[in-house]
Amino acid sequence: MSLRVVDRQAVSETPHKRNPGFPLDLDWVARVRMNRSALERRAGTIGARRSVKKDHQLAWLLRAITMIDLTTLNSDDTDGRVERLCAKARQPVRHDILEGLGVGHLKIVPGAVCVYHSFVKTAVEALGGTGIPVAAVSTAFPHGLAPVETKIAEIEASVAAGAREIDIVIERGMVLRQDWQGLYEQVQAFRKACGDAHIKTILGTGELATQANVAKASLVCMMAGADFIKTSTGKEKVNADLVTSLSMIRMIRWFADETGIEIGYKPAGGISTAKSALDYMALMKEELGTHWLQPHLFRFGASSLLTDIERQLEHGLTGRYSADYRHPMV
Ligand SMILES: O=C[C@H](O)COP(=O)(O)O
Repeated sequence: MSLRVVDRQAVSETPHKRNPGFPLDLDWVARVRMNRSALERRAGTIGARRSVKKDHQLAWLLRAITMIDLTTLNSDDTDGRVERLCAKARQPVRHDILEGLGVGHLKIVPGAVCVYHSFVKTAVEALGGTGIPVAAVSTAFPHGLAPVETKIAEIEASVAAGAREIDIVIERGMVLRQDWQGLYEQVQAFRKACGDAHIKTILGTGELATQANVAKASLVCMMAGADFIKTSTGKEKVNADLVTSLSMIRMIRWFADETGIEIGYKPAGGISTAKSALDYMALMKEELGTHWLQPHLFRFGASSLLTDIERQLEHGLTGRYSADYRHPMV
């Protein structure tokens, strides 16, 4: 079987120009329009048509693993749970499955391990020598409601502890008030505090009321220097979905057309099946091209997706489904 999957070595050699940030352009923000029913119609076609041919699905699923931010964000997280998650990140798929698929020689690891600030040090130590980055959710995750100085101090502490990626949350109220200046200044300050660590801006899309708000907030975050725009914390009532994804990735496309800068996309929250992962990847492929399906431009924020992908890979190999407990996460 020929499997074109992205390994970390290949990815680290991919040249990528980081978003330098741009002045806030309120005229551009005002020009943004989104037609919800058109978005729904378009999103409804994903998955109905078979964008990924059956015999390519296993390759796509292996690629999906390289783009997962393997996540634990629970209030009862412990060092032990984070260490177990990191052990899973080191070997995300059982070796016998990889061998059986003929890809035992490939280094397949997730895009990052994503934890609360308190567990950054534990994760950095547990992932030592793997090259897998630790992502921290900072800035008063998941609500984002704390004094800006407190949020900046949290980012700085996460970076000092070794996080190479910071997932910040925006204040949804700023979007609902259309306070684009305030949002821009805050994200710009967060980006500065991140330094060399990459910044993903979580919009909390399920709380932004309209697709136009989602699109405008996406644009303002990109102008302020976001490396990624991310849908959700996983804690909102409505998390990632294909309609909202379409709004966001069309803004990524528009931003790339205008500035030449490629911004990453991270749907997060509630993505737990291999089938849904393939739908998101098909959407990316159709809207932005396969070039965007690399870990520096696309991530899934997901706590349980890997379990289902591993089961599907085993099914592809043996024709049988195994129980979840044979693919333990944490
Ligand atoms: O950012 C990641 C999300 O918190 C994960 O959400 P999930 O547990 O629904 O996969």
